[in-house]
Amino acid sequence: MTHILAIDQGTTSTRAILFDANMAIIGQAQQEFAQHFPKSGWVEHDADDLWGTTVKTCREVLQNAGLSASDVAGIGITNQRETTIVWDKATGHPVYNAIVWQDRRTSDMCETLRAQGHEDTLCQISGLVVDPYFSGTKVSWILDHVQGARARAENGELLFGTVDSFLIWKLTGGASHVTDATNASRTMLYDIHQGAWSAQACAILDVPMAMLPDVKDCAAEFGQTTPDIFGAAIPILGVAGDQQAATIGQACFEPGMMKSTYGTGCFALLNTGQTPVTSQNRLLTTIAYQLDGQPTYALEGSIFVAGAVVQWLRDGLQIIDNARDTQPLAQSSDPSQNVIFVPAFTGLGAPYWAPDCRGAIYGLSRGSGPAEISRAALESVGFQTRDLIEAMQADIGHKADTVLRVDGGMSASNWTMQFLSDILGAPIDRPKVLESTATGAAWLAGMYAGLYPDAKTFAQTWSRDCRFEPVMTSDISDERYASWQRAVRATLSV
Ligand SMILES: Nc1ncnc2c1ncn2[C@@H]1O[C@H](COP(=O)(O)OP(=O)(O)O)[C@@H](O)[C@H]1O
Ligand SMILES: O=P(O)(O)OC[C@H](O)CO
Repeated sequence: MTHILAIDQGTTSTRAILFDANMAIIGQAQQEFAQHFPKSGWVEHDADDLWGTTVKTCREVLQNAGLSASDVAGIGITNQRETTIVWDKATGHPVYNAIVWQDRRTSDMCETLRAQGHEDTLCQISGLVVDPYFSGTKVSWILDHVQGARARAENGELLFGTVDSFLIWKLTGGASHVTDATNASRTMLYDIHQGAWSAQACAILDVPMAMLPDVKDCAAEFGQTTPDIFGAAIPILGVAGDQQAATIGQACFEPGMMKSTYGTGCFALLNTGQTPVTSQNRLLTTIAYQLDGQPTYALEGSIFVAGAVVQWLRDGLQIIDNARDTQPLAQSSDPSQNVIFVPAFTGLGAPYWAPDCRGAIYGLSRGSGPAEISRAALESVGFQTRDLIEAMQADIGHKADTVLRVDGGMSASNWTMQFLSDILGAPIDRPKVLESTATGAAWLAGMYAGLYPDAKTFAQTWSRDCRFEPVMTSDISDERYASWQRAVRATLSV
């Protein structure tokens, strides 16, 4: 048993990644699934698609590597966070589609919670701001809109889980209803200080506690897969939400270390050690990881649209065929045009938390075309990251003393990473292994299985592919950033 299987159940695809005893990736399989947008601002997944693609990719990666379940010492699961599933305890059938983290349908409910004065209490308990992003209001919405669901949930007939929890339930044939502390910390129902579900938050959000999974450390025994799925039982030994798994995979184990992942959205996490830091600048306090019962906390800035803006250029505007095309277009753009793109397709996340605002492009002239719009789209990712880093620095009272580590699909774009460094006025490190999320999940499982080293030794294996250093003068970068801030203010006022 010399391998670890990581499952990365993301927003747009499910991947299974196989690691050998040296933590090298020896195979991967990936499958996309349908996105459902039933109404403006609503985003759903068919939970059975998440399960089906998980089984298919795991089987495929094992088969292609010529391995069987008995070669696998453990499974590590990492997942899109906050996405909410409610299912029938007796049958395992979801009672409604998975409501995805990007979904804004509970915006009015959040407004009511704020008007009722619950914001401070919920923030003190959960470390989160009141926003439709998190699971709590989504669970409540399902219970209110699926006939009979609330009564059945109160009777203990329905279960709630984030995607990790649902997959573990299915993988273990209904034997384990569990999650880990990082996923729990994204629900708005979990007390991140006490390390337990909060009766007060559940009462405010009207979520019956009987539905909630048991919460475990990130490296623990989450259950065994039933033998029929992969041919033999495999223990599930590691679980973390995908941004936390990337923090682990980037070996940000020391306070002050920071990573930013550029996938569909962008999520920057700053390790703040064993003391939670309450943000004064509308960032989130969250659990970065929990090992041996000890939580390590992080400040998090969450941006809803990063790579998704590139997808929109491809699928919506149709001005590119491939995400990679954005770089040559940006390079060929007219540098004298100050086109600013605020990609608030699903509102704005940190530090604005404006679920109902929508996107805008400013500064267009007759000479503006695909090149200028592509450049503005890539630059929006840099500007949004600067919003987060400025808020983090204000919260901790000084500049972070380590170099920002980047990963995720969009970090492959050298142009974007150079602009990021320019606009932050700080160096950026991109690691050799860009699969930080899967690596984090694999390390948790492999470390628990005794196959992989402890955190300190693992951290020494992190290695840099490239460092981006700022070349733009601070005058220009501050001027560009000021344009961005004006554009955001204008967008928020529409
Ligand atoms: N070379 C590139 N330039 C710009 N954006 C890119 C590039 N490659 C990938 N992307 C963007 O990165 C995202 C995919 O990253 P990934 O980490 O796989 O996302 P997720 O886990 O959210 O599905 C897509 O939104 C895509 O548009
Ligand atoms: O699936 P990703 O990589 O887009 O990540 C989504 C985040 O977990 C949402 O909080």
